[in-house]
Amino acid sequence: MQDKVWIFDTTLRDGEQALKASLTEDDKLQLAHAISRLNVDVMEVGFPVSSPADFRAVQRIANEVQGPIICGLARAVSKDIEACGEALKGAQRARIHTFIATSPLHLEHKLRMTLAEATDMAVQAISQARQYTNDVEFSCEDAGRTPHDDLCYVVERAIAAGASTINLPDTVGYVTPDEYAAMIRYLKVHVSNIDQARLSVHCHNDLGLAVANSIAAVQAGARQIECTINGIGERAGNCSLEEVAMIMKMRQDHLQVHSDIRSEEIYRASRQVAKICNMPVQPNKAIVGENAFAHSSGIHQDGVLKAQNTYEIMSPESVGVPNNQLNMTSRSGRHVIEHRLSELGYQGGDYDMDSLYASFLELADQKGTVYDYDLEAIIYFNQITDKDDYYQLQFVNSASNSQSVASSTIGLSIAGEQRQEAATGNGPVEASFAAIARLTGMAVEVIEYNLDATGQGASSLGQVDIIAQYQGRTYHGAGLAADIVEASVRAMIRVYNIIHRAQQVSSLKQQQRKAG
Ligand SMILES: CC(=O)SCCNC(=O)CCNC(=O)[C@H](O)C(C)(C)COP(=O)(O)OP(=O)(O)OC[C@H]1O[C@@H](n2cnc3c(N)ncnc32)[C@H](O)[C@@H]1OP(=O)(O)O
Ligand SMILES: CC(C)C(=O)C(=O)O
Ligand SMILES: [Mg+2]
Repeated sequence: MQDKVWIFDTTLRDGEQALKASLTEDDKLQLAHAISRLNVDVMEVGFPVSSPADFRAVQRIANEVQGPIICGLARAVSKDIEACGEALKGAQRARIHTFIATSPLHLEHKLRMTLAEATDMAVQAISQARQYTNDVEFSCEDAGRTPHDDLCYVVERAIAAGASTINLPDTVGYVTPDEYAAMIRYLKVHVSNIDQARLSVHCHNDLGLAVANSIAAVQAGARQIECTINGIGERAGNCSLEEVAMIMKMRQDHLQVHSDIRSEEIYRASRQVAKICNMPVQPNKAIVGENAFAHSSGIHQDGVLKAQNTYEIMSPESVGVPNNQLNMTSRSGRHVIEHRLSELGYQGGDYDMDSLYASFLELADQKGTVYDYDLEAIIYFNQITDKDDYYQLQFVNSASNSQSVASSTIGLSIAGEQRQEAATGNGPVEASFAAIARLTGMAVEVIEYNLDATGQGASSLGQVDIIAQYQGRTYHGAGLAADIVEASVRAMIRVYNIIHRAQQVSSLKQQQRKAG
C-alpha cells in the first residue's frame, strides 16, 4: 500500500505575504474555492491577528468553504491563538497552526530568548490552541538552521503538549536535499513520541531547492508538504504545489507515495492565482507555464507528431491544459507546417513546400511566432508586408479624467478612404476600441490585453499585446508607441488588418472551390 502525502496549501497565507497588494476578503474567498477544488487536505488561509480584514477573510472561508481542513496561523502568543480560534469557529474542521523560531540566530537576535523559553511559549500556545480544536500544528521556524538535538527537544515537548502535526520549515531556503532528509530521519529516530504526530515540511525557494527539498523529506518519511500554487510566497517563494503534486503522480513508481490532488484542476487554479494576485507565471515554469506543453523546435515537433511521449512526460490534459502547442517559429521544420496546414484543410498539392518554407522562415525571422492565418496568407499572397494594410491609423485623439467618462476619436484610412469616428468608454482604451469597431463595422472581442514598458523611465515605450476573437477564430496583434493609448490602438488595428487578410484568404478559397 502506498502512503498518502498530505497537501497543505498556504497560498492564502505565505503566498499572500509576498504580494504588492493584499488580497481582499472577496479575492480570498474566490481563491479558497479554487484551492478546495484541487482537493487539498489543508488550506491555510490567513493570519487572523494580523488585521481585521484578514480575520474576516479567515472567518468567511471557515464558514463558507467545504472540503479541506481550514487553518489559520498564530504566533506563540495568547492574543494570536485567541484570534485564530475565534476566526475558525465556523469551520467544519479547523486547524490552528502556531510557531516559534528555534534556530540560535533567530533566538538570539529576533526573539531575544533562550531555546527553553521559546519552548515554554510553544507549549503554552499549543495547550491554549487545544481548547479550540484537537487539530494543532506546531512549526519550528528556521528548523533548517536549528541543531538537530535542539529540534528534538522542542518537538518532543510540542507533541506532548498536544500538537498532532510537526512542521520543520526551511524558512530561508538554505538547506540541501540530503541535509533536509537527514534532519527528518534524525527526528524520527531521536524523538520518543514522534509516532504521535504527522511530520510536515515547508520549504522556501531561495536557492531554487524548495521542491527538491520537499521531495527528499518525503523520501525520508515526512507525510505533509506545505506549498503554494505557482510557488508564490516570501522572497523567492515557497515549494510549488503543482510541481510536487505532479512529481508524486508521475513518479509514483519510484517514490511509492501519492497525494489526493485533482491534477486536472491545476491549470485553472494557477491561472486564477496569477490573475487575482497579479503575479504572472514565468513562461518556462514547470507544469503551468505558457511553454510547459509547447514545442518550438523542428526536431521536437517532428517527434511529438510521430509519438507524443517522445518529448512529453505527461499529457497537458492531465493538468487541465486543453492541449499541447506546436509553436511555429524560425526553429520549426517542414513537418510541423505540413501538419498545421493539413489541420486547416490543405493538401500537399495545394502549395509548394520549398517556396512556402522559404517565405515562412523569412517571416518567422522578422516576427517570431507565425500563426495559422500567416501561413494561409503566405500561400495566397506569397509575401506579407504592412505597407498595403487595409486599415491605416491616421490619428488618435483621446481624453480622460477621473470625473467623467473617457472619449476618443480615431482617424483611419480604410482602403485609401479617410474616415473618423468618436466613442466613449470606461477609459480611453475602451473608448478607442469602440470607435474602431464603429469604423470597421466589426465587433472584435478582446480576450487578453497586456501592457508592458520597454526602455527606461519616462522615455520608455508602451508595448501592447492583444489576443482577440472574431467569428470563433483567435488573432494576435502588437503595438508599440510612446503613448499607451496609441500603442493599444495600433495593436487593435493590427488585429483588424489580420482579420481582413484572413477574410480575403477565405473568399479566395471559396472562389477556387467554385472554379475547381
Ligand atoms: C516565517 C513566516 O512566514 S512567519 C509569518 C510572517 N507573517 C507575518 O508577519 C504577517 C502578519 N504579521 C503581522 O501582521 C504583524 O507582524 C503582527 C500583527 C503579527 C505583529 O505585529 P507587531 O506587534 O507590530 O510586531 P512586529 O511584526 O513589528 O514584530 C514581531 C514581534 O513578534 C515577535 N515574534 C515573532 N515571531 C513570534 C512567534 N512565533 N511567537 C511569539 N512572538 C513572535 C517578535 O519577536 C516581535 O516581538 P517584539 O515586538 O517583542 O520585538
Ligand atoms: C510560519 C512558518 C511555517 C513559515 O512560513 C516559515 O517558516 O517559512
Ligand atoms: Mg514560510
